[in-house]
Amino acid sequence: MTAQNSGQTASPLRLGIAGLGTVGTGTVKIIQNHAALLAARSGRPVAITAVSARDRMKNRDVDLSAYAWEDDARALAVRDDVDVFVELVGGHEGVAREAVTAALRAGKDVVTANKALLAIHGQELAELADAEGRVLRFEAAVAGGIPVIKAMTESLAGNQIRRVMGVMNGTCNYILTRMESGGLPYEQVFEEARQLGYLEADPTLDVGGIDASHKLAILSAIAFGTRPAFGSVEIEGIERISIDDIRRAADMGYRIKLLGVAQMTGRGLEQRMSPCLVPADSPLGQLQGGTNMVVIEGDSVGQIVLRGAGAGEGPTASAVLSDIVEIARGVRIPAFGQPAQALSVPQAARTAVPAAYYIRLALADKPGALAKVASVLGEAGISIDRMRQYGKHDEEGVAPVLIVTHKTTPEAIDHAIAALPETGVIAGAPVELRIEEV
Ligand SMILES: NC(=O)C1=CN([C@@H]2O[C@H](COP(=O)(O)OP(=O)(O)OC[C@H]3O[C@@H](n4cnc5c(N)ncnc54)[C@H](O)[C@@H]3O)[C@@H](O)[C@H]2O)C=CC1
Ligand SMILES: N[C@@H](CC=O)C(=O)O
Ligand code: NA
Repeated sequence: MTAQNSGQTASPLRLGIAGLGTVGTGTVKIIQNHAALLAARSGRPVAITAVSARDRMKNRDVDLSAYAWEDDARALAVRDDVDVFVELVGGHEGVAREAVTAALRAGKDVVTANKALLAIHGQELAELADAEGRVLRFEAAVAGGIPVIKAMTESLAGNQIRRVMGVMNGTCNYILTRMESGGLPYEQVFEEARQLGYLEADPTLDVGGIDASHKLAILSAIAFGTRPAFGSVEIEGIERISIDDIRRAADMGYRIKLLGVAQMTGRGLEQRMSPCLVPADSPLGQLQGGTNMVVIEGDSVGQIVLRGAGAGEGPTASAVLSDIVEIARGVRIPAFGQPAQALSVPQAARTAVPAAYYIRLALADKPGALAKVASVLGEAGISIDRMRQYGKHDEEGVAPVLIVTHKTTPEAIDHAIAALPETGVIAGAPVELRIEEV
């Protein structure tokens, strides 16, 4: 083995790590535990020189005594003894944005796990990185430990991508699957997700579909050559999904997933994030716990399915290290796979791609009630594929009815859902969910 590839005598790659929470602590642990392995694979030692977090005195179950401490991440980002600034603080404004910007301007390469920052300010940061000749890497930002950024920017670079789809939020998948399999209440499974380190600092980003949409916007930029634009994703979270829906969907052979889809259409790139039904026996339907799955369809390669841990300390830190080792090796790829100025593919405002839909409603026990529902759907141009009426009526005399439609447009469904309460034969608001073809 030569001195270069043994990694022992070459100059070290010096890291400044800001943020010592779930991901930051995990990153420090890997660097400490795998020093020889990382040096051998990088061709040079990988060394932390300084760290920063909010509370210096906090017990983090990791020895930080060998590293300089900075109270301000922005000061850490521009230190002379830092080659790579590793941002693991989070948030799309304030310290994270300012420190990353300062680091790039100061000639540092940047590694981050911050999908919010990239989805909202990715274009500006990628342009800055290009202008400064620095790299901005973010494998951890999408689907945690799954090497999806690398797959998309490098391994699939020869493909025209047709569709990218997947479950990209560990918290939501954990909640949806544990509620069903464990028969557990929302509050309990939410707390379990917290213990596992899955939650964002603001968990409404998770359950509101926002975190997953940040990830979809990032993937779209790489896959389709569009600018990362979180504002262009049509978003709905899992807040309105009840255990009732999870069970009823299962009765019809489906599972509910918070599913992101990005695909090219004649109107431009459509990006949607919403709770959808997928066949229970499909790979997406089988996905349990905090696991993520990304399905990529390319013109030459066909369909690729990537599956793995999407959140938590070890898997996310593993992805951070993949970026660090690539930088140490001298790999220099534009943030979104091509120069940021070249990202230009137009985005559509709202999805128009037809799909089958699942509708659940509470139907009054009255003669002709079902006929009135069928007539509303018929008037909207929606044809019914399957239907199930539950015989047991509650004390208000209503019983659940489940309908699976043939393919129709989102506009037709909106129209029918708005018209159904006017029939006077249903109680409450009907629930509608898209059935995505997987
Ligand atoms: N937890 C996970 O499974 C994953 C998290 N991420 C992303 O990684 C980043 C970090 O996430 P976590 O480690 O889970 O968060 P965390 O809340 O556990 O840790 C955040 C760290 O940043 C520090 N911090 C907060 N404000 C600061 C400031 N003004 N200056 C310096 N340090 C500050 C905190 O003291 C803490 O050490 C976020 O962008 C998150 O979205 C990405 C993938 C998975
Ligand atoms: N909160 C996120 C963490 C990883 O990105 C999730 O639950 O997936
Ligand atoms: Na990843």
